[in-house]
Amino acid sequence: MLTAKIGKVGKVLICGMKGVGKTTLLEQLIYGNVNMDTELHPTIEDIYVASVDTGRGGARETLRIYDSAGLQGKGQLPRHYLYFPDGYVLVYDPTDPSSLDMLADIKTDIDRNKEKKDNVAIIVLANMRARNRRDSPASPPIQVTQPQSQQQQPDPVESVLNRANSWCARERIKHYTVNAMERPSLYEPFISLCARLHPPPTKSSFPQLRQVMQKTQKNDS
Ligand SMILES: Nc1nc2c(ncn2[C@@H]2O[C@H](COP(=O)(O)OP(=O)(O)OP(=O)(O)O)[C@@H](O)[C@H]2O)c(=O)[nH]1
Repeated sequence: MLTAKIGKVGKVLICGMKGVGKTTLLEQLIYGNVNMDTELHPTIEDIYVASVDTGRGGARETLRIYDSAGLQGKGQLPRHYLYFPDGYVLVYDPTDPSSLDMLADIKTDIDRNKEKKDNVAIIVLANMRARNRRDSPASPPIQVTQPQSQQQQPDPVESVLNRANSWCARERIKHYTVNAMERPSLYEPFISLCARLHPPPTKSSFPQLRQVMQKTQKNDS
């Protein structure tokens, strides 16, 4: 008799403003085939399945990742996205502060519907978009020396990242800076999200209960 056990599949939705790089991140994470010249089209909806090694004794866990259409205007997710996911990956582009503001709206929406599904895991990714080589020549042809008052202006990307850090700390969600062009930068957020969605089975401290559980497992197999 075939007794293969199918483990729980973690369902994750990746969402955020239109064009922040959601599909690029997923294509890079799963296939590793994205470069500066890759052309991607706006998403309607796609599903990716990832088999993740969370480093717990070699067993692999499965994530089903739903890539959603980027949002515009008010950050309101289509209603069905509030019910099925076990986890959310919220993505923004630190060069566009409004893409971070939108995540706050999305998070509020998720929280409002939490009673329908408890224990939802959320992470936030800042996609540090490496600029296209065509956009940024190695050394600009004309060097402009800025007046001192301008030099002291805080870096706008840095201040968006700081704002994101404070918001994530308040909301108790993990904030990662990643770069869609650097695959290794994507591993940690997805591995830790996967580990949260697949917690190790808890060992009972009651020996009798443990024996009953072991017996049941034997009978199942
Ligand atoms: N240079 C550069 N381009 C990027 C990066 N990430 C995304 N892009 C480009 O930005 C555009 C939009 O990227 P997508 O991954 O399609 O963005 P998305 O958030 O999935 O877009 P929607 O599906 O429309 O919401 C594409 O042309 C990508 O090639 C990056 O890190 N660097």
